[in-house]
Amino acid sequence: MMQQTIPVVDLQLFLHGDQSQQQTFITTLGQALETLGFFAVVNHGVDRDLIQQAYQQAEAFFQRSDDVKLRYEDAALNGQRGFTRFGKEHAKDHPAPDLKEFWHVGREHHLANLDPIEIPEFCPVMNQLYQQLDQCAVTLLEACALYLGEPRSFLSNMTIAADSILRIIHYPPIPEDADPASLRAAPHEDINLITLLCEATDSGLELLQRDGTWLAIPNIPGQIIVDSGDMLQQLTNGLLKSTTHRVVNHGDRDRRFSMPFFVHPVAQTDLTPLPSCITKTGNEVKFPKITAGEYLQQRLAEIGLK
Ligand SMILES: O=C(O)CCC(=O)C(=O)O
Ligand SMILES: [Fe+2]
Repeated sequence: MMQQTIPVVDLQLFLHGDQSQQQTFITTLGQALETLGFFAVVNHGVDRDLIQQAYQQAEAFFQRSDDVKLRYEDAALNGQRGFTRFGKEHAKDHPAPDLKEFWHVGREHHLANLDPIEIPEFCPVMNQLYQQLDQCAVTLLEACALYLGEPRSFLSNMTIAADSILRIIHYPPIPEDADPASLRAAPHEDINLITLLCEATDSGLELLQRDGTWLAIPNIPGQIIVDSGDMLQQLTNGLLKSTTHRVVNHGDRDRRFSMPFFVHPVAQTDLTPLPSCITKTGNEVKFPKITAGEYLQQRLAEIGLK
């Protein structure tokens, strides 16, 4: 079996291991986010059959005609729910659009989700996956808070009832006439606290190392890939890194599906760098005072989703 290139942690050891196994989990996770901004998690508690069912639903939807798909693209929703067409989103400071189309599922009580009536099982499957990923994220954020020396629920509490987003992405076979500057996903950092990437249907994900070279993250069944985003970097004064990553075209003609779950804090969350993290990062405040809501609005405008 292919070897993972980033640290791997076992969530069951955090939940049910002895004290030293729990501590090892916390330290491995924290150090991975400090150095790489990425780790992989096994025994994550998200039903693997459900992940596969979600990919089947995704395939059923994305193979419909543009005519059908565009019924679920509502400009008034700013891309926060439903469909976003191929070639709309581009990475910050990268003018060529990404070679992908996607669908967003959010928390229902914030803003109603769209329901593609042509695919009756789509919503029930995606809603169930959303809940399981949300639960997994709570546990990972608990470990992260303990690593930072904060109360266990310090970070996870920020995400309760927040509008975390499940993004179901379809990267079609690379079109012959694609802009040569376009990648499946151009180099970018995630905006939110952490992202959970369900095992994708193909490889292609890479992270940018500090020496300027790209590290491929293999796609290994049973693993969820987790990365820290800009909001966690801002809150920890840069202690935990938001690492640049991309999805390369691979030169093949295959389609690829992936499902990142972007974990967000509620809008009023204060993301001013934590004093304990300022101390650990050389006593210099590197990020401004800002709330999560203000931060998100600035960033969505930069990637063409607002
Ligand atoms: O498709 C992937 O594996 C990663 C996608 C990603 O990084 C993103 O949508 O932010
Ligand atoms: Fe990303």
